[in-house]
Amino acid sequence: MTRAGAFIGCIADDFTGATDIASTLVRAGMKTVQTIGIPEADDPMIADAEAIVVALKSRTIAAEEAVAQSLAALDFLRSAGCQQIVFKYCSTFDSTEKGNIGPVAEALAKALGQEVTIAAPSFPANGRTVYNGHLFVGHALLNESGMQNHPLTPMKDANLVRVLQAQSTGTVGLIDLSTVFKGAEQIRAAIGKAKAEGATLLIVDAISEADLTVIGQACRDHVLITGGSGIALGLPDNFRASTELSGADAAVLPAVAGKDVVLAGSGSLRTNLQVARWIEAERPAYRIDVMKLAAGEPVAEEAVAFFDAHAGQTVLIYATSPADELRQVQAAIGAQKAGEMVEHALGRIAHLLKNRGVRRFVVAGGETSGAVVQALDVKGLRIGAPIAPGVPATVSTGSEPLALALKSGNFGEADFFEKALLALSGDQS
Ligand SMILES: Nc1ncnc2c1ncn2[C@@H]1O[C@H](COP(=O)(O)OP(=O)(O)O)[C@@H](O)[C@H]1O
Ligand SMILES: O=C(O)[C@@H](O)C(=O)COP(=O)(O)O
Repeated sequence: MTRAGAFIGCIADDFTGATDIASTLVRAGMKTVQTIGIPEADDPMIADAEAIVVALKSRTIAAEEAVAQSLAALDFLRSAGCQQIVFKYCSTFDSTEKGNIGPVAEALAKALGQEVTIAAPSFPANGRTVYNGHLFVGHALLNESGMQNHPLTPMKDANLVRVLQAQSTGTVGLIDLSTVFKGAEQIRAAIGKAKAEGATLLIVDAISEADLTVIGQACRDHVLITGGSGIALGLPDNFRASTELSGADAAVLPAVAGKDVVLAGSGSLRTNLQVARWIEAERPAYRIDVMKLAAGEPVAEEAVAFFDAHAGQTVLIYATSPADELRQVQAAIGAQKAGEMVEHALGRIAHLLKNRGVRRFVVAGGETSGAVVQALDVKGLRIGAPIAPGVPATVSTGSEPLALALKSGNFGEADFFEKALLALSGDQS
């Protein structure tokens, strides 16, 4: 089969979000490469990719900068031949009053000439559903789900039409579930009607994977789609109708030998649970003391000394703390500064451990994963089978491969770290 390039191109606003949507595309049979930032147009790592996901770290930066980076990613994806673009953001719609979901979606839509663009964050496999424009996490409204305490993007309103409107210059509307239930043709008609009435962005309800698949079918001709990873469920089928895709072979990865480590920088409830489980099992764990970091003490060196002292065992190094402790630290240092210090420390620790022969990294937290992957000088990731919904095994591209599991803070069951270590070792039992 000869072809002009990849079919689907995604722009993800954080690194774990990127692996999340890449995992969906691989599950649907598309050979997928995730690039860390924007590579050269002719980079060999994308040579045989059917889908490309550009991982940016643009979720919490200034809106103008997020727009500029996203437009540069768009240029790259178009030069790589991508026919359909997906802007991937968080299934809990992580953003601030200024953005960056609205500004980036509007800038991409303008560049692509897409007059009305859907926004579908729903991710049912991880309990994120949207009904009447309101986002639920499990049974709780977004603003009562723990996300109201997020260190960088506290989500205090579950009404996504209102949240997106506050960040957008155009008009935000809603395609509700009763329309979604009527199927692709009715969804298309409702989008057309909303467009005629002046809407430019449309939150789309979805409570199941079947809903997302039908929304994907309805948006077959949209050159731009925005949403969580679930919105990619139905997209490969639109291409499969006219071309052959890799299918099950898309998930095959090479084995990576070497030492392993778990690094956790997420403050999310789920990561707190996973860290607690590790400690309860009396496995070695080093806690990063943020106040010591702020005082300029050599915390990274201490963490590495702890690693050395536990040779032969897998070590967890974590900054994860419960919401009340996090608030105290943030009040003392400032949320932004504390976050940056922790990310920098975990990145530096990862780099030092790589020099000590660590080749398999399990990382918890989106921003944290971004910092770690950059510190490890990883340029691209090949995406393998899922370890948990939204978290695939990955292996870095290039001559010195590393195995990585990059976990969004709130993903995975309590035993995720153990499962991920097994998966990265090549043992899928
Ligand atoms: N103990 C802590 N005190 C202050 N900030 C912290 C602490 N632990 C983690 N952080 C910061 O919180 C942020 C968590 O974001 P992220 O890694 O994206 O996790 P998640 O995926 O849960 O959102 C990061 O910037 C991280 O450095
Ligand atoms: O869509 C999702 O929920 C994830 O892919 C994601 O982006 C989560 O963000 P972090 O929790 O910051 O990793």
